[in-house]
Amino acid sequence: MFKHDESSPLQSSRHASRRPHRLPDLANLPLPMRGHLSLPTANGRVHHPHIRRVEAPVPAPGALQLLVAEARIAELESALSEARQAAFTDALTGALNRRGFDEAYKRELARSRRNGSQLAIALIDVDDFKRLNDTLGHHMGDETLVHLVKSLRAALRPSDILCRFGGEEFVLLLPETALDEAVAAISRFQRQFAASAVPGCALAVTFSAGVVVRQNSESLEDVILRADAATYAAKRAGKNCVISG
Ligand SMILES: Nc1nc2c(ncn2[C@@H]2O[C@H](COP(=O)(O)OP(=O)(O)OP(=O)(O)O)[C@@H](O)[C@H]2O)c(=O)[nH]1
Repeated sequence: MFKHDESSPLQSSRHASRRPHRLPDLANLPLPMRGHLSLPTANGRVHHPHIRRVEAPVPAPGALQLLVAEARIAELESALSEARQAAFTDALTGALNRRGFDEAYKRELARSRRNGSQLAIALIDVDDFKRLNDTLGHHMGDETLVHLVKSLRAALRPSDILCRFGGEEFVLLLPETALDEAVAAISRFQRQFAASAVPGCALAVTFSAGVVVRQNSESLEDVILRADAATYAAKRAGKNCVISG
């Protein structure tokens, strides 16, 4: 650490340039300066003769180790949280992936049991997605999925949970929601979505949905099978509709 010393017996190089050079008398220098003196160079200039070294306060060794350890822990916690986020999230859309869904389902099932509340599940499947990909390209297909997720998020309650089950198929968990309420919510969104264009997409995009409410002691597999059967019925009924199971 260096600081300016006004009381230095040495002249600054600015002053030195106006006066004849004179080597400082080392014996008259304060002790801390003696080891750090710059002697004149070949062109006669003295570099930084007015600077002297002072010691910065050094933290106790234990305190320093604690600071380093705390910084490292914060770094690891942040990396862990990012890794968790990546492990539970679909990279394309930002919706939960299957693993994220399983976690969320366990949590919501426990809450539903605790509160005696209904847990509705909706399966959403984009219509004629293969044709969209084939006509407009895979990139437009990806953009459509991203837009669907964004629109669903904007339309749903913050407590609703959205998961990409695979391909163009999504599952929604609607906590504390009865069947008729869930059907009404998904139908409302369906009308909005079908009426609005996907940005940059020349084709109209619709989806079919199957909605169920979990029955007492029904396994996740069975709930999904019922929702899947309802979605299949919606496809058979001409697509762009919601069927409850
Ligand atoms: N762009 C894009 N396409 C995907 C992705 N995942 C799956 N697909 C495509 O989605 C298409 C799904 O096709 P199908 O299962 O026949 O379904 P569909 O064409 O929507 O037909 P219906 O369900 O009967 O309306 C396939 O062509 C898959 O390749 C993805 O992440 N991005």
